[in-house]
Amino acid sequence: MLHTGDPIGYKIFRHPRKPIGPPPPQPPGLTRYGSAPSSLIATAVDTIIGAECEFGANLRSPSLLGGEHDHGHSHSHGHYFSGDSSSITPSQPARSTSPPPLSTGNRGTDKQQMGDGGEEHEVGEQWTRHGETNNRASDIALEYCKRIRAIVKEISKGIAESLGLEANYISKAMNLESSFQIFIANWYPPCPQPELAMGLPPHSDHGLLTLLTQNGIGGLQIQHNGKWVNVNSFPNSFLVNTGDHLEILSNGKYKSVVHQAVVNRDSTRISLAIANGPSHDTVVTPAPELVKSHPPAYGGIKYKEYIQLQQSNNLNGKSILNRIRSL
Ligand SMILES: O=C(O)CCC(=O)C(=O)O
Ligand SMILES: [Fe+2]
Repeated sequence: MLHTGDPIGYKIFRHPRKPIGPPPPQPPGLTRYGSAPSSLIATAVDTIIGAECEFGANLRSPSLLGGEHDHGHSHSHGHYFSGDSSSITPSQPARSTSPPPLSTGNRGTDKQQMGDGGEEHEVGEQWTRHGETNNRASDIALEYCKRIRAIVKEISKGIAESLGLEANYISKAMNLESSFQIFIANWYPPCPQPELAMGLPPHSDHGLLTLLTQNGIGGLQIQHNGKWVNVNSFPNSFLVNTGDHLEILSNGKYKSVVHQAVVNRDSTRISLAIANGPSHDTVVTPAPELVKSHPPAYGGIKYKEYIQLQQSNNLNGKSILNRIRSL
C-alpha cells in the first residue's frame, strides 16, 4: 500500500440516516454492515469531491491531479459511466440491450463503471437522481476519474522502473490509455454492535491500483504478516492499493494487498474508491523480463472475465487470483 501526497481536501459527509436495503450474502460468522443508499454516488460526489469543498475547487484547477486533461483522452474517445444501481441510471438508453457485463455487484456498494467506450455503453451517459439528470455529479466524477487515470499512469512509471522495466511498460502492457475504471462509493453507517459486523469482507482489488479517499473516519485494515493492521485516514492524501493485475504483471514481486473495512459504533464512514485496471480486453501476463529467473507464476485471463469472476463470487481474500496461479 502506497500513499500519494497530493494535496486534496475533503469534508465530512453526513448522509441522512436511512434504513439500508436487504443484506448481501454474508460471510460466515459476521453480519455484513455496509452498503450504499441508492443515491449515494451522486450525493457523495456532490459532497466529498463536489464544488463546495476544496477538492471540487481543485478539480477545476489543473494543479491538483496533474493537468486539465488526461493526456490523449477526450469525451469523443469514449469515456462513459453507467449505473448498476436502481436509482442512478443512464439517462440515455445503452447501445446494447444486454445488461452490462460487470453489473453484478457482490458488495452491496453502489458502483459506477467507466471504461473505454466498449460495446455495451453509450458515451457520455449521465447520472439521474430521483428521475432528474445530475449533470454536475456526472461531470465532476468523469473529470475526477480522468485525473485519477493520469495519476495512475504516473505511478505506474515508477513501479515499472522499480521492476527494471522500461517506464512505459505497464502503461503499454495494460493499455492504460483505455484503462477500465470503476467508481465505487462505500457507505458504512454507525453500527450498534461493530464486533459482530463486517463492512467489507477481506479481498484484494482486481486491477492495477485503486485510489481511495475517505471522509476522515478510519475503518480500513490491511493484512500484514498474517495480522490485520489499521490504516489511518490521512488528510490530504490518497491511499493507493496494489491490485491483482500488478501482482500478475510483476510475476509476484508486487503483491496485491488484502484489505477489509470494519465499522464503528459512532460515525458514518464513506470511502470513494476508483479501481483502475487494464482495458477490458487486455490479457495481462507476467512481464517477459521477470520470468527469466522465475517461471511465470500466473496464467493470463481477459480483464473483463477476471472482474466477472470476482463479481460473481463472494469477496474472499485472494480467491480469484489463486485460480490463475500456476505455481
Ligand atoms: O472502504 C474502504 O476503505 C475499502 C474500500 C474497498 O476496499 C473497495 O472499495 O474495494
Ligand atoms: Fe478494495
